[in-house]
Amino acid sequence: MTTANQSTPETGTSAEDVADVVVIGGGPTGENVAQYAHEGGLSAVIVEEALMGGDCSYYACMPSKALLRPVEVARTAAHLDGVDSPAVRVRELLARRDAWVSHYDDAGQVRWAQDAGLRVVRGHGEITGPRTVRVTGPDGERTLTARRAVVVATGSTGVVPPALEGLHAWSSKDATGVVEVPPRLAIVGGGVVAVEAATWLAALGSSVTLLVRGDALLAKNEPFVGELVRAGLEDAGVDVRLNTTVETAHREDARDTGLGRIHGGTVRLRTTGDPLEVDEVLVATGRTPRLTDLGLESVGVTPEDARAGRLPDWLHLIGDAAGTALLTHWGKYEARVLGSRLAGRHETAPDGPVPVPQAVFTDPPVGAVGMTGAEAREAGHGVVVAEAPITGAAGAALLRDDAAGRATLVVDEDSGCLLGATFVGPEATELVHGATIAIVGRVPVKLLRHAVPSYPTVSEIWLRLLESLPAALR
Ligand SMILES: Cc1cc2nc3c(=O)[nH]c(=O)nc-3n(C[C@H](O)[C@H](O)[C@H](O)COP(=O)(O)OP(=O)(O)OC[C@H]3O[C@@H](n4cnc5c(N)ncnc54)[C@H](O)[C@@H]3O)c2cc1C
Ligand SMILES: NC(=O)c1ccc[n+]([C@@H]2O[C@H](COP(=O)([O-])OP(=O)(O)OC[C@H]3O[C@@H](n4cnc5c(N)ncnc54)[C@H](O)[C@@H]3O)[C@@H](O)[C@H]2O)c1
Repeated sequence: MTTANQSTPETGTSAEDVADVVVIGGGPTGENVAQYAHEGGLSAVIVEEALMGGDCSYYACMPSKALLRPVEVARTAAHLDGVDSPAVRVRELLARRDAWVSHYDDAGQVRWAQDAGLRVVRGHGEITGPRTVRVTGPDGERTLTARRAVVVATGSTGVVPPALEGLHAWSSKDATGVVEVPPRLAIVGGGVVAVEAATWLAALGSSVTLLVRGDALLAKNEPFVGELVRAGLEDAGVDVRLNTTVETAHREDARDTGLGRIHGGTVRLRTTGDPLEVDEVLVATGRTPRLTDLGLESVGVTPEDARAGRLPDWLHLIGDAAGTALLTHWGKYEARVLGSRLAGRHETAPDGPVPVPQAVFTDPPVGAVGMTGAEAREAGHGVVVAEAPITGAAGAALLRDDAAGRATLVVDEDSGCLLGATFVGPEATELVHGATIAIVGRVPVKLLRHAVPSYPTVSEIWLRLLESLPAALR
């Protein structure tokens, strides 16, 4: 193992530091690539300009799921005979969120990195030439040199459509960091951030209107996903307006009042449908890799090169910064693979492409992996789709009196293997991993029939799905 300069993590000097791997960005992907490289015998430095642990830990995955779980429990209990319905208590729910984000203090994550043998350097990282990164931090400037690789793991930023600029509208950070619950909230977008945020903000007491440009929620999924999630949101009192675009937006006294606080006066929205007056607008219209102020041009890399992966052999992009799938588990997967590769470790390669799973923590929840039926056909596969209502499994109906949902398997006619799967309903976020394993392992559906699910669990939905396939396939 080569030795890095072992100066203390938080101090900065103008001395030049050298390590095998320099990682810009200390989110989950940055942490993982450094950890795996280090475990393979390399020295690694992580440069972080804000909080170690990244957006995921403080402003995205963790606070959103900390807010959503009690909401799900309360709604489940409200539909379970024999239980008194617990109420969502705003103050306690926000306190739970605060605990899960460690009150925005990253000392624990810094300690983890140090214990794992990694160095943390505070400051903004910028590439200044081949294998060199200038860090501008609280203690001045220093230059880090990477013997083997510079890894960009800088995450992503929210996209704001022109009509919503200048409002100081909420980003997803404000939604996860909510302090003042807006009495009336418009959410623009129909993707994952929009539907999850609508779920917790409605439960906190906001009157939520969802303004969706397209004709469906969660449009990247099987069509029934958006329909079921929409029904769940409407049941929770959310006003879902499809095919509605914001044309103009005005707000008096727009200003940054702080994370999760209402950012000014009443907002007046003119839309392609009815006009709307709200106390806050949450912009949830997608995210883009954070590649600005990174010095890529100093080594001749344009944003197009970065997107296409045309990079010098010492430079790597992973996680949201790479933009393949903006999901923590995917970024961490890319990080594990890259960290091991940098350290010269050889791992068993999968037989085919690795499918991307996603869990959406709405009510009902969603779990999906791989291709939808339409995507598989477009990719040239002959496809058979198995479908079943989630209540086809007695276990689902036992979990919740009003259990609703659906499941599909997308099966390749030639190989008899799964290409994709989607589950909506109780336990959907857990059910999906069985499908991920079947896809990666290329297990023919014939064999899956011998994977016996326990009775009475939701997993029995697999039996219903497999039974609905043509006899020749099973
Ligand atoms: C509201 C919300 C909820 C989400 N929920 C989930 C979920 O439940 N499950 C899931 O899988 N995904 C979820 N995501 C997506 C997930 O947050 C991202 O995919 C994940 O954070 C990406 O990890 P990352 O390490 O690539 O980037 P990040 O977590 O964004 O970390 C990047 C880090 O790099 C630092 N940085 C950036 N530029 C520089 C620089 N030049 N110098 C130094 N440091 C820099 C940043 O300060 C940051 O700490 C959610 C996203 C949102 C918005
Ligand atoms: N549970 C999870 O895994 C989870 C939770 C939240 C976010 N994320 C990830 O974070 C990323 C960002 O999520 P997101 O919901 O912001 O993005 P998204 O791409 O999932 O959805 C964006 C939505 O905004 C709409 N839109 C885009 N431009 C618009 C415009 N100009 N005007 C009106 N509508 C517009 C799109 O039609 C779409 O409905 C996603 O990749 C998502 O997977 C994951």
